[in-house]
Amino acid sequence: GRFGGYGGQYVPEALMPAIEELRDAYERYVLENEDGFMDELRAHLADFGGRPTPLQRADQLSERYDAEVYLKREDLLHGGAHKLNNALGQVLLAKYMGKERIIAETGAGQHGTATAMAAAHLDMPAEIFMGETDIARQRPNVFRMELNGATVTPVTTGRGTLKEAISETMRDWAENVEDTHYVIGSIVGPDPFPRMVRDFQSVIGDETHEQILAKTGDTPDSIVACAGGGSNTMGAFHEFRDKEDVDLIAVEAGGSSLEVDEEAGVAPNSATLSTGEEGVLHGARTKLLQDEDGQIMESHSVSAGLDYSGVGPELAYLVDEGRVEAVNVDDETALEAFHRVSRLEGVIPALETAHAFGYLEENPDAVGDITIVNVSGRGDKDLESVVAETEERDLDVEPAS
Ligand SMILES: C[C@@H](c1c[nH]c2ccccc12)[C@H](N)C(=O)O
Repeated sequence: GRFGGYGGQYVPEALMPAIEELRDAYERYVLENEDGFMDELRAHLADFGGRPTPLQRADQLSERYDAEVYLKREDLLHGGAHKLNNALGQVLLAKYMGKERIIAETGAGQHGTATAMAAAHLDMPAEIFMGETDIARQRPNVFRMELNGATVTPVTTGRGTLKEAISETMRDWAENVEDTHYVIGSIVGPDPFPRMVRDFQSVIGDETHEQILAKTGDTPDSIVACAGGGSNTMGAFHEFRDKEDVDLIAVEAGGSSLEVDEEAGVAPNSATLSTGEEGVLHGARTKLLQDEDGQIMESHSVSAGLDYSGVGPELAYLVDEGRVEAVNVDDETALEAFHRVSRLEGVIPALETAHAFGYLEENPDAVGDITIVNVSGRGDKDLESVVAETEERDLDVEPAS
């Protein structure tokens, strides 16, 4: 499970038995479809999740950019984001492994809510670890997790955000590996997590390939996806990775600036692929926002879902190989794109996804004739914060009615 020099299993010895058991189960059930595991997963994704999601032509954006712009509508998946593809896969795998308890981390709350929904659907008890800082600023998602029957456990170490939540969940897993499976929220962590989460999300790209061929008789010229941990990114890209004539563009959060404050150890962005350095975090060697002493820096983004100091090791590898182009747009570009797509297309994108649309607006010539944007989630969760941010800033948006 290495991606060039990235990836690996940098974990305490105590975690190795759990990791070996998971790798074995992943290879048997996911890669070899033992006991019809993948057939059952596809049935749940269809009947409970609502797959396949549409590939919709964006008529107004196509006119605006003089291209054929298509939207892969993961915002229409049950729960409002691509997250369920991975959560359903991992909870079902836990059942096949004979586990009785599900744990997961969350920061913005999207992965936590997807895991709580999947666990309720598959009748498994779930405990979600969430930083106390995030619990305070993501109340609606805390209610959703509890409504789906999950226990939300506050994490009070460090800054009380995603990074600490992941570490705390890994600690619980090491102590309860007999009956517990850890459903990780992105293509991060020790092998096999990055490969497994990528494979669960790759249904996005598989469907997209079939749909674009049916609609245009062609493969796309460019695929654009936002990148936080990178799960929706790799999910959209994986099917096309060996088709060299398809450009793969990962859009990170440029936050308020790419300049870091070494003293405070704060990066006012989450542009890890563009500005990070190699390091080990959460069990994998990858790229990280770190200061000159190698201390991991706090990240920032107007969108909570992209706010992470690390990134998936496979994405770091593909960027170093030149197969994926890493770009970024700042908070204001994303906020303006949020308004523009809502008004022009009648689709309110997640603020994370708005970064991908922001890139398109700033670089209409950088994308090919057939361009696909992975709409990783819907923006209902962001309405409050976008209204507040829009009032505070001098944004270039059409006045609301
Ligand atoms: C994107 C997702 C997430 C959940 N777990 C992650 C681990 C690494 C990177 C991102 C994530 C989101 N931040 C969340 O809190 O649900």
